[in-house]
Amino acid sequence: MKSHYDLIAIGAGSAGLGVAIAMKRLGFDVLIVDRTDHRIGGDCLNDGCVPSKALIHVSRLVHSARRVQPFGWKADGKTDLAAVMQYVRERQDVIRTHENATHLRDAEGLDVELGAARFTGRQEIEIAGDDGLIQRVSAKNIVLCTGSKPQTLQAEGIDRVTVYTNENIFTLNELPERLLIVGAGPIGMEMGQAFQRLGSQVTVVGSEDRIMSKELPEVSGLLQKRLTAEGVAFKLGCRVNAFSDANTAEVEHKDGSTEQIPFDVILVAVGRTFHFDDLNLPAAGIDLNDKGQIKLNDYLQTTNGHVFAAGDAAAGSPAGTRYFSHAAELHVSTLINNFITPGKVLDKKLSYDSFSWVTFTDPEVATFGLTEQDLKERKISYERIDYDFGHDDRAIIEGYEYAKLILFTTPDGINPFGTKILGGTMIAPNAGELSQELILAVEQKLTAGAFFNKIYPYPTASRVNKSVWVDHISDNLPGVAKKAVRWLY
Ligand SMILES: Cc1cc2nc3c(=O)[nH]c(=O)nc-3n(C[C@H](O)[C@H](O)[C@H](O)COP(=O)(O)OP(=O)(O)OC[C@H]3O[C@@H](n4cnc5c(N)ncnc54)[C@H](O)[C@@H]3O)c2cc1C
Ligand SMILES: NC(=O)c1ccc[n+]([C@@H]2O[C@H](COP(=O)([O-])OP(=O)(O)OC[C@H]3O[C@@H](n4cnc5c(N)ncnc54)[C@H](O)[C@@H]3O)[C@@H](O)[C@H]2O)c1
Repeated sequence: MKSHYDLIAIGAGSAGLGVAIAMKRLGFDVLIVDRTDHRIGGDCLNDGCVPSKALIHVSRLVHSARRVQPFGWKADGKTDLAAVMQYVRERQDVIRTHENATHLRDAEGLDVELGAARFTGRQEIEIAGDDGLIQRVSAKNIVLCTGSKPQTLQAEGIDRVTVYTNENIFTLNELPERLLIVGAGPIGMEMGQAFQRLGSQVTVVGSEDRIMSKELPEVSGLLQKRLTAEGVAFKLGCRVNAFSDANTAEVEHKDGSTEQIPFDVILVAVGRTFHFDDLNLPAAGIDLNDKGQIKLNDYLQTTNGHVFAAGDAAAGSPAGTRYFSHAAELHVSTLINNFITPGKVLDKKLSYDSFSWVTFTDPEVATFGLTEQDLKERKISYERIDYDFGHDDRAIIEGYEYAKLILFTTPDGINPFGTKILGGTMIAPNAGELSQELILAVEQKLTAGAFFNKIYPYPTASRVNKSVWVDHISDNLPGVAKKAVRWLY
């Protein structure tokens, strides 16, 4: 390790790996630090996206197998959770072959130090290795990529309970008969459906009146209906008040009544938080905001001009909070643009205006661009288009006529072919893949005409991205335009 670098990334998750590898490839001297070799890859690889999506994959296989019964096939049996988790670990290990210290050193040319980093000055950190050795190192710029932690549940008697979070749920080896999930956000919904499909009886307790409250109410409602049909039980507008013993939660309903819910395993997924104490941020002049997040400006810069944040650690950005691996990717591209462009004039502010996310339930929920709330807050005129998949041939063939696409668009002018998408949501099987064209349209400001004029192979599922416009344009073609066309005919 050198004593000074162009850039140090603290944390080697999605954000740290992204910024360190890109800066190294651009020719800078870069050091990346994480606590252990196994932590490289961060939450995404170790306790987030990768294990959850591998588990979801297996649960989808089990679910599909059960659905063959009407066609003369029979699938029965019980989930061997140890084998499922073995599959999950094997998939993680494949990714680990390129997300480890040796690979980063040999293939990427990065300097990698393993140990806990803490600030000792405005541009200086010390790294405490496992061997007790403490090393000091400085850099022109430091990027904090230290991620987030699961928020804890405050309830009387919680110390009697073995609490699972995303950090240890993937170590389970026996399928819980009764799984209680606290929190009806994306973790609760993805994990809830997966465990229900694998054979657990899942009950979800959510403090809000609806699940996935960051989504449109009709999308939450439809997803809840689908999950209920699969057997997931919901207690919404409720709180877990106390635990009378290690396997019983007392849930309080809105009307003040209480209910005892027995469980074998409890998964807490009530949002994210931060523990910055170890980093000694005051030594570097890095302030927190009143929510305990790192205080940032529009350029992801902390109150110390040489220190920046990316990934979950950038939750305090004025642009808003987004906890996603691809949000880290957006932060990294914003930072790199600003590191390598001369002067402040070309600096890019972080913007989530074309951002998107996908919740990998079945059906998936894909949300992109500006939300209706953003449009209202910014006083942007818009129109809403609701498209039901009821008449889409592919949806009919595969039985997902319940699916929906909701678009927020620029208001129709005299030329409906010129309408642009500002944002939207799709709830459908594979919505994450189906919505990619729409997301590109938001980002590139493509018009309705681009979809209208495209010929989609029949019966691809993505034909809905055209059908929505065919219906909308035919319904809204101005009378004068119809008259003119008829006159020309
Ligand atoms: C169950 C679950 C499922 C998810 N699914 C998805 C998904 O499908 N798609 C998606 O986009 N996002 C998903 N996410 C979110 C995604 O995992 C996170 O947004 C992303 O991993 C954040 O990356 P990061 O680099 O900011 O932080 P992390 O990946 O948490 O990395 C931070 C790293 O910093 C290290 N570190 C912290 N402090 C120090 C220190 N003092 N010294 C040295 N090292 C330190 C840690 O060891 C860690 O490795 C999911 C999250 C969860 C919990
Ligand atoms: N597919 C994906 O991209 C994906 C999947 C999983 C997680 N994530 C990311 O991880 C982050 C964390 O997920 P999450 O589901 O923990 O958080 P979340 O904040 O999105 O949802 C937590 C839910 O728990 C509720 N809640 C809070 N306290 C509660 C309490 N005491 N009792 C009952 N309910 C309570 C909240 O009202 C909220 O609805 C998300 O913000 C998301 O960005 C992404």
